[in-house]
Amino acid sequence: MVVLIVNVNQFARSFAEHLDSKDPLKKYKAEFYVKDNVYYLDGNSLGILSKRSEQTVLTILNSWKEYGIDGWTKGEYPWFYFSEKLAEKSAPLVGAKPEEVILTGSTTSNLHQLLATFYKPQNIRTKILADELNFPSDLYAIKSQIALRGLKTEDHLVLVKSKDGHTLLEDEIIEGMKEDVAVVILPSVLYRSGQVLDMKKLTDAAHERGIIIGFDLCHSIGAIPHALHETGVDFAFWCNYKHLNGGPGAVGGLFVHEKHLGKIPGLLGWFGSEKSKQFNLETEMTPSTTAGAYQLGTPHILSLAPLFGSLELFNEVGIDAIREKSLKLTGYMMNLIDHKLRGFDFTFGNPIGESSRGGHIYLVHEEAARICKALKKERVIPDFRMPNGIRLAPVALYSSFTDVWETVQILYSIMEKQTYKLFDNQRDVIA
Ligand SMILES: Cc1ncc(COP(=O)(O)O)c(C=O)c1O
Ligand SMILES: Nc1c(O)cccc1C(=O)C[C@H](N)C(=O)O
Repeated sequence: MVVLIVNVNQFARSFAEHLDSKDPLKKYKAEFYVKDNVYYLDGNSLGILSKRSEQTVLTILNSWKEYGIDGWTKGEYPWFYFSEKLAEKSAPLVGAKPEEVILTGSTTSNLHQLLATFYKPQNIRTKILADELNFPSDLYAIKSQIALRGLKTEDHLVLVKSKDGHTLLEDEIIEGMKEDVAVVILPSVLYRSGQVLDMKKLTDAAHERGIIIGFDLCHSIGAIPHALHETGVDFAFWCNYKHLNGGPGAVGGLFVHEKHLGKIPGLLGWFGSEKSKQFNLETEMTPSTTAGAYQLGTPHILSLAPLFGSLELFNEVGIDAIREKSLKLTGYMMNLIDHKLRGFDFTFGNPIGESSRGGHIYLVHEEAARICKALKKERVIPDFRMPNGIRLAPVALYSSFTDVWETVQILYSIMEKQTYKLFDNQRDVIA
């Protein structure tokens, strides 16, 4: 018997190239406007433009040029049905029935709408349970919804604390689900550390205690699979400009579980009407019986347009294949960092295990702000998050294993030559 001993150096560039050669998704990189020798690792904040999205924007602009007001009902994508059509295309990504989803508003305005509907403080159940690590806009929205009920935010918003400043313990969240809690709002994936929370465990625990639960999917949609319907989550809301590449200010989305459909939303507007009745323009509204009821005014057509191209791409590839590659990319990146950057005082703020690791990694370093600036100078696009975090998101559809390898070499060179010291250790305007 001949034994072949293959000497594979998993830290060599050739190994990255080998991984790329076996990558079933590698052809999709050509669908995006990825610049040569730029390593774009910020798709968890703002995804990049795909050629399909560009095309659907042009087609929809053309329908305006061609049809004027008749574009509402004519052309390849009649505007009147945009939000519902895109909801159908989003449903597989969140594990929902099409009628449980609608594309509308923004993350923050959708949270307002959902709390206006589901937060009904009564008797002793008057509090909202959230966590101190959630994106601040959610906390601002929650506080204003509490204040709108004439209640004090100091007494009615309960924030679960983090022990390590990066992650949450599900059991501690569950401990916070007391009999005075009316609604729980949590992220599915934390925006800084990328920790994935166990939605099923949290939803079951909330429901056993008679509490409504909703999730912010901003950092999970397009990165990890969801099963919102089956899990029984009451509602969810998200943006479409991160992993889903819908463009800056893309219209957001929301989910309302089938068991709540037919309920009258807290905020009403004519686009929430039953579609066949909307243009009767009656003083008494007939709300849609789907999640479409949660819409308010005229949809932002041009900020929905890129999503036709983008969601087509996601549905073609399938979220399971995307998650599989994303985990390989982040796992590979952590391996390389662990090997190459030992001794440079980096720690991982993201969970290491696959089941609780989202679509990005989070490197913690005291000099994080200026390391990010030095990376950008060298054509690596990360983002900095206060106080000391570097988020790096190699994205399944447009990052390669070689991109990850190059990024780690560049990071090593910045640390070794201390070129980060040429910059201030302060954030720029945005990151
Ligand atoms: C988890 C999370 N929630 C909410 C927001 C705010 O969303 P928007 O500006 O789309 O309302 C963001 C990012 O901006 C986010 O990351
Ligand atoms: N929505 C953003 C924007 O309008 C400008 C800059 C960044 C954003 C973001 O989405 C930030 C993002 N929520 C984060 O996870 O930090």
